[in-house]
Amino acid sequence: MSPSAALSDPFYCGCETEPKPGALLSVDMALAKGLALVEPVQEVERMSLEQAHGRVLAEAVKASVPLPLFDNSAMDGYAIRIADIAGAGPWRLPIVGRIAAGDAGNEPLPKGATLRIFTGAPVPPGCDAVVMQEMVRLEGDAIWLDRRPKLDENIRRAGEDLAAGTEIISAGRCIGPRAAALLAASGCGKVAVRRRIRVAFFSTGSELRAPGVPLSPGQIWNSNRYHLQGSLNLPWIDMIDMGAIPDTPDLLQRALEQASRDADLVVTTGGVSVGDEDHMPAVLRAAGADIHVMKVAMKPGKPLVIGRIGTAIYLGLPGNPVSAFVTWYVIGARIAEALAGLPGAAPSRFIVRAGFDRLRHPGRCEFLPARLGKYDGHGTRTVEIATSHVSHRLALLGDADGLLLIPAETGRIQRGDMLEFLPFRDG
Ligand SMILES: Nc1nc2c(c(=O)[nH]1)N[C@H]1C(S)=C(S)[C@@H](COP(=O)(O)OP(=O)(O)OC[C@H]3O[C@@H](n4cnc5c(N)ncnc54)[C@H](O)[C@@H]3O)O[C@H]1N2
Ligand code: MOO
Repeated sequence: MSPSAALSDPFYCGCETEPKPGALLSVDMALAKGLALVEPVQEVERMSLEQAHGRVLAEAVKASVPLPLFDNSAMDGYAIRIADIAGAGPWRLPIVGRIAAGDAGNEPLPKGATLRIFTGAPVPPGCDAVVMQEMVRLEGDAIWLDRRPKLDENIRRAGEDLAAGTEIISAGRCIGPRAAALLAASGCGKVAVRRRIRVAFFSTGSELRAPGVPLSPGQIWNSNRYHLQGSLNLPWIDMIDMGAIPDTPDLLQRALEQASRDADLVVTTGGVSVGDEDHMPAVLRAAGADIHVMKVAMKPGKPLVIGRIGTAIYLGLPGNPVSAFVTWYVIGARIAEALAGLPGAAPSRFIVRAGFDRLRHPGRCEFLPARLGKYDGHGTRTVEIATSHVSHRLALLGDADGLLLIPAETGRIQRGDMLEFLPFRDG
């Protein structure tokens, strides 16, 4: 994927200055540099549609048949030929047959008669209207009709939804419920999908223990591992969960080298800042990594590393749990999507109005956990934030409706200002 494609839907977060040595990269530039490293997986697997839910389609699919497949009735009623009811009504038509869904429906309609027909049943040749049963009066084996139906009334004509040969789903689309229904309706029982991408991940930190394990003083329960398990739990991803590795350079290097051999994408959390116990930059150098991004003009999420180790892309997320979440959400997920062959689309966003006043230092754009408030009477909702010091505050993130984007150059936000909001779709 070219960087320009990645930038087709940028964040306009205001930090898009040219990078100077040592300066922070804008979010869009960091993303573009990450996407420039991506070569989407090429291997293709063929499987039944049943097994392919949520996978990435490798080839476009064309309809081999028209949809609907044949002319059929949209209602339970009576099939007629309009030319048979000449002059002024009411008209009496004897019922000469019955066609239900699943019948071949090729019996001809004698002149001046009608056929009982049900929703989905084929409309026999020569019939050009179906009259709803509520619109007729039944008398013995005949119906009385008061109104002349319109041509094609209640008939779903073959091909009116889709002509045979039309591309129904393009390559790179995720087979979600809508795509699956369309493929199935078109008779496509087998599909070609890209292989799953392999994502290896581990948390760094000697303080980390698994949730539920008793803690000694100074220790905490690992949350980033579980955030990533949840984020990577997708049909197009094979997860390689390597757990937590203590802040010991040898162990980190071994884990990194193993991960880069096994995976297309390696994700770590923590150890990417400047402290003596932040070993990842040195470990990456020792493992022969090419580093393309080191620091990004975003808050939270400044210490974000993107690079390559052998054939794998490396993504070093900051250790603070909200920083790890935001950097994955805004940048990491899009790199993973691009690797899988999905067209990387920015998280959806819409305009909200600030429900608060705030002065801030311009420089980094912010992605802040925020809650939506009331509608303002013009279809726009207000938004509230608790604070901008969010990087460790998982409870704020847990309670948020989405992330509020504050552009880098903004120094003052006044109640009522329009801002962009990235809504969460899940927990
Ligand atoms: N002198 C400076 N110090 C820091 C800077 C800086 O620019 N200069 N940047 C700060 C920012 S911003 C961030 S974000 C953090 C990022 O640090 P690291 O990526 O090196 O992360 P750690 O130091 O390993 O951990 C930070 C924090 O997060 C906790 N943590 C780590 N992993 C997990 C996990 N899996 N589950 C739950 N919590 C985790 C860890 O205990 C620390 O509290 O650096 C600032 N410092
Ligand atoms: O990524 Mo740090 O995110 O600003 O706390």
